[in-house]
Amino acid sequence: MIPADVENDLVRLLLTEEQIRGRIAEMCREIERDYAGEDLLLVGVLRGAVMVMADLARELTLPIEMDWMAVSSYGSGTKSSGVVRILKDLDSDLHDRHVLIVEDIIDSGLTLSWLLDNLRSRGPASVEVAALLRKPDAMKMRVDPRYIGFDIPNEFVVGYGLDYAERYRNLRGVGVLAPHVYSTPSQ
Ligand SMILES: O=P(O)(O)OC[C@H]1O[C@H](OP(=O)(O)OP(=O)(O)O)[C@H](O)[C@@H]1O
Ligand code: HPA
Ligand SMILES: [Mg+2]
Repeated sequence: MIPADVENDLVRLLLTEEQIRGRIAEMCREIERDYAGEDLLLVGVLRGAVMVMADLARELTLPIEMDWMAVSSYGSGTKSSGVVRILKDLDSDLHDRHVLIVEDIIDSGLTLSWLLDNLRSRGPASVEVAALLRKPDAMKMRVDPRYIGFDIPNEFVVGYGLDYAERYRNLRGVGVLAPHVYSTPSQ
């Protein structure tokens, strides 16, 4: 399950591939009920949301479109810089569209609260959020996602799209990163 070369980098596994798959399927049934008959645009937030977007989009039985936005607030560390930057904007016009932002994680809530303001200013019919993970004890900005996969403890996690310094995104599950990985001074 966890590749041998990164096993020592994790304190424990929080979510298995199977748990994630099962919960995404449940979220998709809710989304299908809520958006039946609507034209839906999924907006994935690069890069962390790539895995959840790929699995969620394929599990949905609704016709959808996908677009991507790249923003970054964490850089290569484990703490949000507090400044959100657009690295790549959407190609789609959001006017009168039903938009569902797809995120891997809501941590401080800063990225999403900024993104919601930004996308709402573009005249969409609606903007909602589907996030796989949320850390209720870390949230500094109030955001009310319509679909949440799992509430998790306030620890730095990696896997299933989530990185530390760009590593671990390809792990199939989600695990807690061992502090020795990020507290070791780089050589
Ligand atoms: O709620 P917040 O504290 O704002 O944290 C959540 C955001 O942080 C991560 O992105 P990051 O900036 O690390 O970029 P990445 O997706 O490319 O890893 C994650 O993918 C979310 O977008
Ligand atoms: O816990 C986390 N892990 C990886 N990336 C993140 N971005 C916000 N929180 C996290
Ligand atoms: Mg990151």
